[in-house]
Amino acid sequence: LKVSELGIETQYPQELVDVLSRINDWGLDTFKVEELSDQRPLTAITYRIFQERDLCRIYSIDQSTLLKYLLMLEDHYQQVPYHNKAHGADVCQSMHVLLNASALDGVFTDLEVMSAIFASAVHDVDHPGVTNQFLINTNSDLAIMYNDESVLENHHLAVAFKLLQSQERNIFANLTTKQMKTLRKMVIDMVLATDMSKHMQLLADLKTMVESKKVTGNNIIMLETYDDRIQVLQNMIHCADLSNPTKPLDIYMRWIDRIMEEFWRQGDKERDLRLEISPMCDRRVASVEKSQIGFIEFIVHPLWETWADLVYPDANNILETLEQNRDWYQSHIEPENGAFSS
Ligand SMILES: COc1ccc(/C=N/OC[C@H](O)CN2C[C@@H](C)O[C@@H](C)C2)cc1OC1CCCC1
Ligand SMILES: [Mg+2]
Ligand SMILES: [Zn+2]
Repeated sequence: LKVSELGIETQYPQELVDVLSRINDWGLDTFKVEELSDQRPLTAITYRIFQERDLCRIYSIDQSTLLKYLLMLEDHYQQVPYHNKAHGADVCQSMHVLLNASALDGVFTDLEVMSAIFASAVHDVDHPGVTNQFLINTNSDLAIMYNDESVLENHHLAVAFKLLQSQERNIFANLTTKQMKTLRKMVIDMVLATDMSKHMQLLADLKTMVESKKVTGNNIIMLETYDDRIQVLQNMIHCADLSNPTKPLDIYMRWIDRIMEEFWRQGDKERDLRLEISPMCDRRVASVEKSQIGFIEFIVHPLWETWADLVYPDANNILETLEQNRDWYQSHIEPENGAFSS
């Protein structure tokens, strides 16, 4: 990658080129990209991935149109502690790495790959930093608009596709009608699958797929139907979305700081509104480490263990890091606050 190919202006061009050289690695430091890109992590990372996968050539995407869309998309991520443009960038880059699993070599078409990268980049756009339940409980305009069903995820999709409607930002202008129809359906199916309320069903279906896994001679997964293909992509974006505990511990800890601040601000709003404070959202009775251990035990590890089975042995190192991080927190439980510590 050359400085001239960064796509964005920065005072640290060479350092940014160096950090982005890890675009295909699981440990890429999204926070470093955020700092070195002058607060443009989503544009810098997504633009780099489109280049890496030659998507502009394959789909005749004008580079300045892509940059205009990405900058506009990035500006529509809200300045909330966690669900901001850095999270969007991180999930996009994590998805890019997961797509490179050798068990999936040649499995997905270029269109499916571009759909997955695009879905990841847009998947939390305009997130207000509160949960679906909070939006429902407070009778928000969004909950009214989407009838309490996957309220945030429907909104992220609507915003993402509305931004495409101007001719100067329509990166898919040169797709055929049929390609656009397919891309739109897959992006909708993937972003809707990031609604945490779908987690148990997604995981159950993934386990069924793993039990009946069909592979070719050189251990490549065979996915014959749309339902099978989209199910793998839905679990992939869900894994990418819940990948913080699988990253190097120092990076994981910085994501924890951000999600807790976002949860606590929601708790502050609930307290002011005299609503019941949601689980883990009360900054006055926080047990950050215990919450993470529960999050890993009940949600993140079961998901990643199943994913690691599906793409065995490609995700073994990721699962290993997750288990090391879990063990680290197990052995560093902070003493109970107050006199009743056991
Ligand atoms: C790095 O840690 C995290 C990284 C991402 C997330 C993402 N959460 O999902 C987004 C929505 O909020 C959906 N709900 C999830 C549910 C488990 O709870 C609800 C209050 C909200 C949570 C993390 O830790 C959390 C869970 C345990 C300590 C705080
Ligand atoms: Mg989301
Ligand atoms: Zn997300």
